[in-house]
Amino acid sequence: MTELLTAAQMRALERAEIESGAVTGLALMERAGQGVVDAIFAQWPELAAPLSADTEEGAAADVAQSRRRAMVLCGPGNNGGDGFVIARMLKARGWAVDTFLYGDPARLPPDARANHDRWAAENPVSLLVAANVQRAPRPDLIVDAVFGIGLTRPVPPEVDKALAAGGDGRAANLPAIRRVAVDCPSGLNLDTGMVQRGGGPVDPDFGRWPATVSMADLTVTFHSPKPGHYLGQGPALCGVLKVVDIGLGGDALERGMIGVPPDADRVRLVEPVHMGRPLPGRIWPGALIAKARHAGHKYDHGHVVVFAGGVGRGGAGRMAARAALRVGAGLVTLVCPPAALQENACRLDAVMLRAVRGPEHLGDVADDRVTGFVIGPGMGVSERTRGFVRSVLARRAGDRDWRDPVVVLDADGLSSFAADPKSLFEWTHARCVLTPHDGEFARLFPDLAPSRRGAMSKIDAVRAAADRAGCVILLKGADTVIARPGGGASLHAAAYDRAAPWLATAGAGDVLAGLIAGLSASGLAGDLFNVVEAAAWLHVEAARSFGPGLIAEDLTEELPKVLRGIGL
Ligand SMILES: NC(=O)C1=CN([C@@H]2O[C@H](COP(=O)(O)OP(=O)(O)OC[C@H]3O[C@@H](n4cnc5c(N)ncnc54)[C@H](OP(=O)(O)O)[C@@H]3O)[C@@H](O)[C@H]2O)[C@@H](O)CC1
Ligand SMILES: [K+]
Repeated sequence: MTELLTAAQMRALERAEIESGAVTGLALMERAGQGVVDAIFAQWPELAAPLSADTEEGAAADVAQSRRRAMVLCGPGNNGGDGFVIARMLKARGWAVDTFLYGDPARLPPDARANHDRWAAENPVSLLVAANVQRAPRPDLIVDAVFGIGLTRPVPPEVDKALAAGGDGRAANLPAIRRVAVDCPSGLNLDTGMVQRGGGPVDPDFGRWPATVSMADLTVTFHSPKPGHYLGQGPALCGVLKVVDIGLGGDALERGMIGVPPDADRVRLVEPVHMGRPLPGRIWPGALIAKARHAGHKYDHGHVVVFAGGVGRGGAGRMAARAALRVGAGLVTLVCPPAALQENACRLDAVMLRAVRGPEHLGDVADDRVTGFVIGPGMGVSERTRGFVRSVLARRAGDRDWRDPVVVLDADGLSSFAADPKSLFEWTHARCVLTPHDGEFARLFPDLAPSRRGAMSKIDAVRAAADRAGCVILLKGADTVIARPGGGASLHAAAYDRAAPWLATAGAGDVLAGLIAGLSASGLAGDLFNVVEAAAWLHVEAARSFGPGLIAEDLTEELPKVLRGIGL
């Protein structure tokens, strides 16, 4: 796990470190600038060589001399200060550097001011406006150091225009312009992953952003990644993400330890990383896959009951059931209305099958040894579904609440309570996992939906929802957020080198519900929150392993390969 720090947490850490006397702000800024410069040359080693007219790139650039050229766009805070450090370091490497500043140099914060003054003593600094940027020679590299974690409001239109004026290097027949963003592409909110327009937050559902927030090819951030690098529009805007160590102490590594519960006020990225180092998959998530670690009777690994819909609507339940069985449940039973029995019997072998007329008959098919339920996929929005959900949630183990069966509530099991979400939350308990997509989440928590939550991040929205429902909530997406009551939260991102766009396919969510139930229903399962994190990771891993062309059924069939691949 890797800890993600909000802007306020990053600032507090920097302040504490400076106040302790361990480091000065100027030294941190120097390290940040150096980190960006090192990352640039690691990403584009060709930039370390001078331009030569012999190369295609050099000839096209029509260079009068062999110097590489950078355009450094600086803002009114310390992000701009980093920009002036980068400008100085590139110049020291023989580059021609044009610098632009938004704002009044006299009002820069002290460390940024010091680096500005040092640079400006020998070099011109132009005002950051589109006309000036367009007039400057075409660069090899644009450094976006206008706004970082200090962005507090939408980017002013004149800055938007200036940011776009340098070009994005994608024009045909011209040498590439690489674009590096310091901390983030300016305009991206690092707490929320959203780009704000004057009129308020852009709805991430529509995936649009002002054309003038220029996408970076490389984003270099400091000490720790921030939620906005992984949420919403962040991954689409950041390009490649690099995190550089600037020697800030803190306890980020400990907080990101595998096996510890998430801190209430922190967010962690779900990945096989421990204390900053990659972990073998057999340790994480392997340790959370009970069947891989413990021999035992099939009942030791739990009995999962999955509800299926009526005639012609059983596919979702069947996929969830098969996923639960594959990932390790000892037994899985699909229950369906009597009319759908024949259809399901034709499609199932290892998964057992029982018909049940109504909630009052549930006891006939599910005894006390049932340790997990998946309820909702394909069931339809109805009073019947509500009745089943209530009867499943009412099955409690008395004082021994750690033995309450795990209940994974998904799809219609959630939507059936849209008219009165409170009537669901009266029943949900700590062993429940709600797995909504954005639409289902908005039905249960309308005030926390993207259109209504304003500047609140998706992470804080899911935390608030988990508090309200008193259970674990996993809000699906390429940026999946998992939270539990009390504030513990993590983010699972199918982004950057873990992008799996083909996972957006019908039925993938049903498989995830089955994986969660299959992993958590074992009597030997780990902490429920940790198991949900592992299920989210395995789900994406199966999609990545299968690759393009994936349909939901493939996820389950790919799972054995994934499990073998992580050394189980
Ligand atoms: N923390 C650390 O450990 C380290 C941090 N480092 C670097 O510092 C960066 C953070 O610096 P920062 O706090 O000065 O914030 P930054 O992003 O430069 O912007 C603040 C300025 O922008 C202004 N402003 C904001 N929004 C605006 C808008 N829409 N339109 C117009 N103006 C707007 C805002 O004005 P105000 O809101 O105060 O009116 C203020 O003047 C961080 O990203 C990293 O690069 C590194 O050096 C290493 C260690
Ligand atoms: K920036």
